[in-house]
Amino acid sequence: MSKKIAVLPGDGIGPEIVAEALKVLDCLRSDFGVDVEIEHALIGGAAYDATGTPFPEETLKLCRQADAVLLGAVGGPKWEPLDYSVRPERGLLGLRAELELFANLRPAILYPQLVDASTLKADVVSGLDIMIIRELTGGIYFGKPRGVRTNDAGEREGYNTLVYSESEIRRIAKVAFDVAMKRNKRLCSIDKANVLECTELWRQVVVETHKDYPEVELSHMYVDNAAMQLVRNPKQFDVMLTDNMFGDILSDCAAMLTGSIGMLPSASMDKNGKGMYEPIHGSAPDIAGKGIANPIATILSLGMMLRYTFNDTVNADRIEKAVAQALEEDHRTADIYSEHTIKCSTVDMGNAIVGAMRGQE
Ligand SMILES: NC(=O)c1ccc[n+]([C@@H]2O[C@H](COP(=O)([O-])OP(=O)(O)OC[C@H]3O[C@@H](n4cnc5c(N)ncnc54)[C@H](O)[C@@H]3O)[C@@H](O)[C@H]2O)c1
Ligand SMILES: CC(C)[C@H](C(=O)O)[C@@H](O)C(=O)O
Ligand SMILES: [Mg+2]
Repeated sequence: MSKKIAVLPGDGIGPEIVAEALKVLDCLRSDFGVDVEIEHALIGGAAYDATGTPFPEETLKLCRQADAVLLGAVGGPKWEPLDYSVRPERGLLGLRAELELFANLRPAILYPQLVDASTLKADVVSGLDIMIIRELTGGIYFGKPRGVRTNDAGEREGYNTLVYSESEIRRIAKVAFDVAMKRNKRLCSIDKANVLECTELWRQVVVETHKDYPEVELSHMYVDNAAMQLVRNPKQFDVMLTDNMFGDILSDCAAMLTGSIGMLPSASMDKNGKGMYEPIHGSAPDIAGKGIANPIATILSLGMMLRYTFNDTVNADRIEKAVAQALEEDHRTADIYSEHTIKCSTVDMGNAIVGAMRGQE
């Protein structure tokens, strides 16, 4: 039976980059026998404009019925004056929460062809291959109480709550240890246990979980140091485990080591391996509509969908090889362009990747 993918292009560059990923999917269907059906739905600002909510019931229903979700990006200045509860980002956060996508995998891999595009020197960054595991449905993003209130002095104060239960920490720690076991058996847990009780508990629960994974070498690092170490000597890391907020920040930072934020895909999984797949970047309002966004993160997110939800390693490998070949042939969107390469549009990059796939056995 064919698999069903819910496609949510979203806002800004979302529709442009998703269109290129769908071209790749079409090629997999026509040339390599991948049996999937797709159905589109609205999310974010596009959904708000059409329906008055960034997270329509219909979208949630479709995503629940689908085997996997492919998302572009949400948000943009057009919707920023809106009340927080109806901001486009609520659509994305709502989906993550409703589908219980607690495990977010963000691989930061430097393609050898992009060593020059990295912000770091070749010897520090060549061969970089880090997996950031970010907790995605808890922490300060979702903790209650939250809001803006008037304090005793009569002024407004904003407040959010950083809270993690033991079970929430344990389940993401297990994911991280399992991933470490399949890689190089090295895990660094990132926290701020020197200041925050919540992340002190995080560290304790990670240490307890480690007892079931004695082969994994576990280390801990404070998040401020981790940010610094990422740009000083990133290859010291293999698997990094962290909470929702720290993972958001560290993954944008790691993206630049791979040449551009336009290179980093992600998988957000529930406990059964059902997932939503999206680039880690946003709707890039500054370049939206110009046809210059890098679609690679979205195309690689489709690859992660094949690998993790559909267990189709052959076609996941096919996508990754095609991306490498398009880069080898010097195709570059503006964000990764350097001298002696060919500057291309979003559509050109999609075409180059599809062309590389067709050229494969
Ligand atoms: N997952 C998501 O949907 C997601 C993620 C991050 C931010 N956002 C939202 O996107 C909006 C814009 O946020 P922002 O500007 O802080 O972050 P952003 O990631 O959208 O953009 C940051 C910078 O990176 C560049 N960039 C991003 N993706 C690119 C790509 N594929 N190719 C080339 N350049 C790219 C942009 O042009 C911009 O200069 C906000 O509303 C934010 O909330 C959404
Ligand atoms: C848009 C926003 C809610 C989102 C996050 O903070 O999780 C984004 O920055 C991301 O990294 O996916
Ligand atoms: Mg982010």
